[in-house]
Amino acid sequence: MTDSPFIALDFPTGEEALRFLQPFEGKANVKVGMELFYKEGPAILRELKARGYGIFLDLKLHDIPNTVKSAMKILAQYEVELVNVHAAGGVRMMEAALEGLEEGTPAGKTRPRIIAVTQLTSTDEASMRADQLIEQSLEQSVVHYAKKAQEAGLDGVVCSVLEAKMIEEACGKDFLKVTPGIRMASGETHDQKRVATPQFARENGSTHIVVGRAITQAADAVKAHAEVNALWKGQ
Ligand SMILES: O=c1ccn([C@@H]2O[C@H](COP(=O)(O)O)[C@@H](O)[C@H]2O)c(=O)[nH]1
Repeated sequence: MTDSPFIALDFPTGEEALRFLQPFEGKANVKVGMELFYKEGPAILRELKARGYGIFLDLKLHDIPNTVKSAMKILAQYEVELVNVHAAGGVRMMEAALEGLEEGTPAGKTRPRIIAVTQLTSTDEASMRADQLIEQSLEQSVVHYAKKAQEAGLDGVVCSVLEAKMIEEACGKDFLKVTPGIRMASGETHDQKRVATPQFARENGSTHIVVGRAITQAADAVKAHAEVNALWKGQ
């Protein structure tokens, strides 16, 4: 897995996603989320892999440990680079996810890395308090979930850029901090609440960034991707 941005392929069909990707010629990382996976199933993963894309399969599993373990065993067979769960499922659920992934990874293949969503980047402190009845600050909640993910043996977390440095201090540099909610300085924020630019992500502890609409809805997606990548890499 290179550290180039994951392009969020939030498209309703595989045909549209593959058409969008044509000019990238396999030279990008992509994120397949619920919309595309529920429509196309594992076939889209095979197609993307065959074309050379690095894949983050973003299905955010959250269920009882036994169910998550069984599901992860199956996801492991798709040989993607990265998968995820919700940290709110608890330490035992995250341990079970890792067990399933380890058991399901084909012999001789590398286990996909597994990360946990802390607080969605569409959540702010007010909505967290109202919806989840959490009294701590949003940062405390995110760092708490990151520590729990580490305790369960996971490779990292999904968080916003705004918490990445705190997680680095709590969990170390090698612990992944995968950060969606990336916007160019003048970009529209849409439904995201905790946003930051690619250069702010580089300077503040993100290990990987996820970029959707700032690239997929740009008039020239290849140019937008190159701009994001240059800011992210400090070029
Ligand atoms: O906390 C989270 C977890 C996942 N996402 C996903 O990332 C992309 C972001 O898309 P944008 O268009 O760049 O806003 C999207 O697929 C989400 O499902 C997230 O945004 N926040």
